[in-house]
Amino acid sequence: MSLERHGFQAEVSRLLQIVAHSLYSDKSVFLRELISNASDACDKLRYLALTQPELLEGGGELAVTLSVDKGGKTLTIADNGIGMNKDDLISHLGTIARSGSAKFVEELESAKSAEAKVSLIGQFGVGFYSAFMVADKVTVLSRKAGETQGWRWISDGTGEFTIETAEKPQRGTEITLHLKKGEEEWLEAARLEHIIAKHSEHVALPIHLKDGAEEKHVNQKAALWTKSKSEITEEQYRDFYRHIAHAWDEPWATIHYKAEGKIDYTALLFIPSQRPMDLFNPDRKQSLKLYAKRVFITDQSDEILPGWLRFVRGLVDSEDLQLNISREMLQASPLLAKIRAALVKRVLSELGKRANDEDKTSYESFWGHFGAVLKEGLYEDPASRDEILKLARFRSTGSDGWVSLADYAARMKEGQKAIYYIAGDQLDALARSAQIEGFKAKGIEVLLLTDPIDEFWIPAVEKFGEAEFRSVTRAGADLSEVKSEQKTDDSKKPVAENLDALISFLKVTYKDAVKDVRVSERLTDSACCLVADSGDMDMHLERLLRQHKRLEASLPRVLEVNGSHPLVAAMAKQATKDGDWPELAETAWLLLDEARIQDGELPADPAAFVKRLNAALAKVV
Ligand SMILES: Nc1ncnc2c1ncn2[C@@H]1O[C@H](COP(=O)(O)OP(=O)(O)OP(=O)(O)O)[C@@H](O)[C@H]1O
Repeated sequence: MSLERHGFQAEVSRLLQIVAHSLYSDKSVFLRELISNASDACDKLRYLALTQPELLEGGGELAVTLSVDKGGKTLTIADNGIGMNKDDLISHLGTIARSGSAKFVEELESAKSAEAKVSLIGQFGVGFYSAFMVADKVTVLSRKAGETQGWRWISDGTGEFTIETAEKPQRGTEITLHLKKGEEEWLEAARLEHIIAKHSEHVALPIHLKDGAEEKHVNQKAALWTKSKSEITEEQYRDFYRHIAHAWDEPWATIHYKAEGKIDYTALLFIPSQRPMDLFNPDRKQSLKLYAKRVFITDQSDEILPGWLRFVRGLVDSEDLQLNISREMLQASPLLAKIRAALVKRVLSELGKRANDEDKTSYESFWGHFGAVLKEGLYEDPASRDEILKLARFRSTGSDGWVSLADYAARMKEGQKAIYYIAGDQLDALARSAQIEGFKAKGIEVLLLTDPIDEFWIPAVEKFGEAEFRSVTRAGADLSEVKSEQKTDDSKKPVAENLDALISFLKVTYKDAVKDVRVSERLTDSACCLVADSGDMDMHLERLLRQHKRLEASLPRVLEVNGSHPLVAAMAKQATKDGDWPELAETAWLLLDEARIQDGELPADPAAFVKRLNAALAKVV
């Protein structure tokens, strides 16, 4: 086949530009990335060969071989794993399949400092493309196991790559880096050996290093997780985490244990310290690796951990699993169900320990990254609910930091029976919202919930201890039952007279635009606010459902008016006069739109709103 030219996916081109002008001070990461890919390729082949032994034609121990050519200034990383055919090369080395990549590249381009860029790269990982940190040309020669045709992929990392057929007697992949000027250190065998020893020592596969006629075996090859904890240093754990998770950050937690007895398995789990970009992508799979007697089985099984622990990385190696277990068998495996339940318990117990650390900042940073995912468990997994509720942290009106439900319960006022919350998109807007004014004035703490999942777990959980969760946007929240703090009673403002007349007038004017009009108990500063009637859906949930087209029209709300507000008082006075008050009706509509705006919504009829507002302003200018 003659040479074919292909353009990189736009994101890849942009990413390569940044990678090529290396922003990463520790460039040796390219070696770890390419060795991890080579080792994954061997793992995949080993597993497939359990049922298709013919894929191993030509035999040979699965291994990674690094060779340096000082004259040609190249470093080659070769493996005899699964290999890639033409389509694989085009899709795997020409695009980024992960979603969120466009957003990632955009953020990367707009990041100001080198540190910010490095941190973003850390969250995303650039895998194979990190080769262009040290090379100005990369050649990939590959032959897929079970196929006879080899392929050569070449790129200088500036927008295009070429593909052509090539001779390759053995299956597997050879990646040759034509090193940039100034990157000659990657031709020094001693330097490479040192880096491999540091970062890839426990790759469970032999790594050979060839320098001219000399060939050396440079790693220990013992699967790290089979060693006992006391033999493993923190650095070795970290390097192994980076290798297995293709991660660039430090592990926030490392959980390593062997279970013996009814079921025998070893787990080595890591919780990252940074949030990956695609954590909320619905297609994101749980990515724990499953091994059976040290043989890689899959990293695509949702059976090993529930979705709400999808941020956990690492592996599980079971002595009792069949080596040739299929995906379907995994789904139905009672053994795996038991392992899964045990892993969930272990992770929750580790989180429980960390949550009780004296220094709260570390746990809070974990919660900030992964709390929204963990809360999905409140909804999905009733068995873990109590544990997760203890681990949950919230923003609240009671303090600037994070609070636990136990903190909240300890601060509840006399007569307060519920845990009050308000849900919305933005923390600042919630903290300032009219609906919570009365709660603030009475010193009642309100949880400020900004994760979309909050609307779903609350109805499922209902209570913490004896206290039920209650949205302040429902009119039922009864402030009069809670004993007031002294200061607010003293400063209580007088309530306007003739409110009844105004309320009747407003009801007649609004007709079906609202469900009811009531005098508010909760408002102290704002003139009015919209709330949901006690049995109705929470307002934020309704908005979410409308955004996702699960609900067509909005439900009518209750308008609460503040009897102590000067505008309401003036309107009440007007409402007692004889006549049909067309101006009062205009003000009434403005009042209702005001409540909608305060809630982050548009006026019902923006053009009419502007007209009314201008007419009112014209009178005072
Ligand atoms: N040596 C190899 N042998 C076979 N396939 C490979 C090899 N190197 C890369 N690939 C294929 O190319 C894909 C992309 O690799 P890349 O390193 O960019 O990302 P990744 O390994 O999927 O994820 P990460 O960014 O987390 O490293 C791999 O998923 C794999 O399918």
